[in-house]
Parts: sequence; C-alpha cells; structure tokens
Amino acid sequence: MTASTEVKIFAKPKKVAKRVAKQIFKMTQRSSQPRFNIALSGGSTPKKLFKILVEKHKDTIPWERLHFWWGDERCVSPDDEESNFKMTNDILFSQIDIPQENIHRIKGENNPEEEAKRYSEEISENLNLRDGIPVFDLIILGMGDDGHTASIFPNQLNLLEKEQICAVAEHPETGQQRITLTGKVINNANRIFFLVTGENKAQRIAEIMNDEEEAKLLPVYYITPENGKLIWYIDEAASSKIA
Ligand SMILES: O=C(O)[C@H](O)[C@@H](O)[C@H](O)[C@H](O)COP(=O)(O)O
Repeated sequence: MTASTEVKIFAKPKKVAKRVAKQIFKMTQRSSQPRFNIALSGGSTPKKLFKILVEKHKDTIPWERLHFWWGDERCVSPDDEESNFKMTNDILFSQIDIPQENIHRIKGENNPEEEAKRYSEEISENLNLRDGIPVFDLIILGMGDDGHTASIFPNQLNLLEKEQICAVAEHPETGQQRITLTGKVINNANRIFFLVTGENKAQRIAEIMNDEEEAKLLPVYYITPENGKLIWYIDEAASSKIA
C-alpha cells in the first residue's frame, strides 16, 4: 500500500455511493479548469453512485464542465443490455442536463482493434498529457471477484504495461471482447477511486489490504498512481476479511 493510498470503509453500499458522489461534487467545485475528465467503470456497483448523483447533485454539479469517458466497454452495440454506456445513459445521462458532446462513448459496435485506436486518438486529442500519457482528473474503477479491474483480467497482466492508451481485451470465461484503458493510462490519473462492495469481493480485498502474496496475481494490485491519489471506497461486507 503506497503512501498516496487511502481506504475508507462504510457500513452499506449506499453510504459508499453517497460519499463518492459528494467527493465528485467537491472536486468539480474546487476545480477551476474548464473541463473535468472523468472515466467511469461499468458493471453493477456504479449504478448506486449514478442514482445518487441524480438524486442529490442533479442541480448542483456543473455538468457542462464534466466530460465522461469509460475505463472499459464491452464490444456490443450501445443499446445492448451488456453495454456500460447503456447502463450509464439509462440511469444518469438521461436524467441530467449534459451536452451530448461531453459523453465520449467507446463505440463497442465497431471493429475492436480499430475502435481501440480511434478511442486512444480521441483521448489524446482531448486530455492534457503528462510524460506523453493522457491525464484523467478522476478514474472510477470497480473490481471483479477475480481481482480484475476495467477489462484487465488476471490472465492479461500485459495490458498493465502496454504502450497503447486503449487495448482490446477478452473476458477469460465468456470470450467477450472488450476495449480497456491500459494500466499506464490508469496509473497516470490525478485521482483513482475504487468502489468495491459485497461479500463476494472480501477475499480479494483481504489479499490486497493484508499485502498477501496472492495479491501479486491480481491486476488491481498494480493500480498504483505515480502522481495521483488512490482511494478505496469499500463497504463492511467487502472488508469483512481484512486482518
Ligand atoms: O465492464 C465492466 O464489467 C467493469 O468495468 C468491470 O471492471 C467491473 O468494474 C467489475 O467487473 C466489477 O463489477 P461489479 O460492479 O458488477 O461487481
């Protein structure tokens, strides 16, 4: 655990979502820059966060200054139930007043290799660079119960070090193709928030927080921002096995 890492534990997933939503609100208030670039995770955990952002911050966050990106996307069409964009659009974007040009969708319907290249170019053209690598103001990540994050899976640790900004990944069980940010870009962010809740994540969280040998097999173990800050937002169920 590096010095720039914090762990915050909350009783329930809704408390995690409320705190993260409040942090996003505060970050947008403190930031004087015209654009705030935030990359989202998919899956189910962020749903509570997106609902709270609508309930509590619909009229307080300056949505026109936020630009939304994704840490990963499934290679499916935007109206597919598997689409991270569709989930976010249904819960968040459809409920707030945000310019469409602020939503930078990974086009999962495109050829994966071509889309990884296109999205990499879109990111490079729109974000500041640090040592030639794009800088996200905030990246929100989840963790699978196998310790994957974004779409960097335990059998594809090479995606942590790839020179590209985005790469094509493959779900190890379903074979579903995905587009994912690489570890180099993720670790270049100013802020990384891990949102991890539920008993099914407790074993991996314990391995990471107890700095056990097994953690070194997990992609999340290698999410260590060089210049930024990493905060783990976890609930009691997910933290139940920490020593
Ligand atoms: O596209 C995805 O599925 C995500 O980006 C992925 O990395 C997710 O964050 C984890 O699998 C946790 O998913 P849950 O929040 O559903 O547990």
